[in-house]
Amino acid sequence: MGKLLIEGGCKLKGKINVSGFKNAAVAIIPATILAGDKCIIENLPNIEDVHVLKRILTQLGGNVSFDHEQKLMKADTSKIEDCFASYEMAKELRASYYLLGASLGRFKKARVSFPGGCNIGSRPIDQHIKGFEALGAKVQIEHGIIHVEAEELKGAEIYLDVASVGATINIMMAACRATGKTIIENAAKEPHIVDVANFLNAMGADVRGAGTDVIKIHGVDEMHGCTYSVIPDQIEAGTFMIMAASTGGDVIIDNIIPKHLEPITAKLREMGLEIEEYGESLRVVGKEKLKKANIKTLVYPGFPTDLQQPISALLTQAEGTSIITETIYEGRFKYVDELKRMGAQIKVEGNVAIIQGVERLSGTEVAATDLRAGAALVIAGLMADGVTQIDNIHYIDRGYESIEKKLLSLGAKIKRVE
Ligand SMILES: CC(=O)N[C@H]1[C@@H](OP(=O)(O)OP(=O)(O)OC[C@H]2O[C@@H](n3ccc(=O)[nH]c3=O)[C@H](O)[C@@H]2O)O[C@H](CO)[C@@H](O)[C@@H]1O
Ligand SMILES: C=C(OP(=O)(O)O)C(=O)O
Repeated sequence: MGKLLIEGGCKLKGKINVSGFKNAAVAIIPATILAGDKCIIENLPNIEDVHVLKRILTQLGGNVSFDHEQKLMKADTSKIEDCFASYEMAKELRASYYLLGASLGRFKKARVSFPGGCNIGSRPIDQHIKGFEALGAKVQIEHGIIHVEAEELKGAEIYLDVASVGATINIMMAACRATGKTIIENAAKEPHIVDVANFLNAMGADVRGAGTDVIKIHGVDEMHGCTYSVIPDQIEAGTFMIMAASTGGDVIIDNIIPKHLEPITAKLREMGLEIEEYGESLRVVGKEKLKKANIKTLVYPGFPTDLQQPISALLTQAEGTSIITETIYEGRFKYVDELKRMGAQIKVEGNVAIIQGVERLSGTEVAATDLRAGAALVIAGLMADGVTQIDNIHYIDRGYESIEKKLLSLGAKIKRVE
C-alpha cells in the first residue's frame, strides 16, 4: 500500500488548478441513470471515488468511459434495467446511496447495500428514507440491503429534520420522476446541491430553489442526456489555501468560485493571512506568525466540516489557544492522536478540541484515519521539522486528485512510495 513522504519546511510558491468537486461529481454520476441516455460530464476529478462509481455503473449495465487527461466521462445508461448494488460495490463510498434516489426515479425500485464513506461518526440515512416514503415508496431493510419500491411516485411536502446534503440530493433525484410537485423544506444549501440541481435540469428536470432551504421539484415524464461541466472543488481549494498558509507561502489557487470559499477566506484573514480575490482565482500570502482562531463547523454558508481537520492542523502552529467545535460529526477528531504524535498539543472534550499552539511539529510515521484526516496530516508534514511518513493514503486518493503532483509543482518536498 502507498505512503507519502514529506520533508517539511518548504515555502509553497506558484499556482495550482483546482479539480472538479468530488461531492458534486459523486452525485452527478449516479444521477445519469435518470437520463437512460448518453451524458457527457466534463471537469470530473480524477479520484478514486469517481473510478469506483464508473465501475458500479458499468456493472449495472451502463456503457461508461472516463478520459483521465480530458477529465471527461461518457456515460450511457440506456441499457441499465434495474439497480442492485451489493455490499462489495456500495461499501467503497458514501455516495453509493445516490443509486437509490436515481433508480427509484427511473425504475420505481432499487436495492442498494448500506453505503461506506469516511468513518467520522454515526451517519444515519433516516431522512433519505423518510423522503422516499413520503413520495410513496416502501422501504425495507433486509440483510444490510435497502430495498425501495413504489407503484407510483407522487409529489409530496417533505420537511427534513436535519439539513442533510445526501437526503436533499436523493429526494431531489427521485422527485424528478414523481407526478406533481415536491417541496423539500429545510433543504441543505451546499454549493454541490445547486450543481446537482443544474445537472438534473440539463437532463430535462424542473428543479427550482436549490441553494435556498426550500427546493421545489415538478415531476417530468421524461429526461434525456446532456453535456455538463462540474463546478470546482470547494474543499480541495480550501485545503490548498490552508497548505499555502501553513508554509508561509505565496500561492495562486485557480479555477475556483471565490464565493464558495468565503467562510475559509474570512477565517484565514482573521488568522492574519493576506488573501486577494480575483474572478476565478485567489492568492494566499502566508505570514511567519499566525493568530489563534475559534471555529464552529456549520452547514453552508458556515465553516465546512470537511475543512475542520485541515484547519486544525494549521492551528497547531498559531499563537495561543484555539477552540474548534464540531457540530456535524461527533467522530471527526480521530486524527488528533496522530497530530499529537507529531508534537501537537490538543485536548478533545466531546465535540470540542482545544488546540494550544506549539513552536514546531516534528515529522514521524503517522496514518490517515479518513480522507480529510489524511489532508490534515499532509499539512502537518509540510510544517514539521524533518520527514513525515503518512500511511493509509488510499483515503486521500478517494478525494484529492494527484495531491503529491500538485504539491511538487508548488515546490514541496513530497514523494509517493509504494
Ligand atoms: C458525498 C458527500 O457529499 N459527502 C458530504 C456529505 O455527506 P452526507 O450527505 O453523508 O452528510 P449529511 O449532510 O447527510 O449529514 C449531515 C448531518 O446530518 C445527519 N443525518 C444525515 C442524514 C440523515 O438521514 N440523518 C441524519 O441525522 C448526519 O449524521 C450528520 O450529522 O455532507 C457532509 C456534510 O457537509 C460532508 O461532510 C460530506 O463530505
Ligand atoms: C466525509 C467526506 O466524504 P464522504 O461523505 O464521501 O465519506 C469528505 O469528503 O470529507
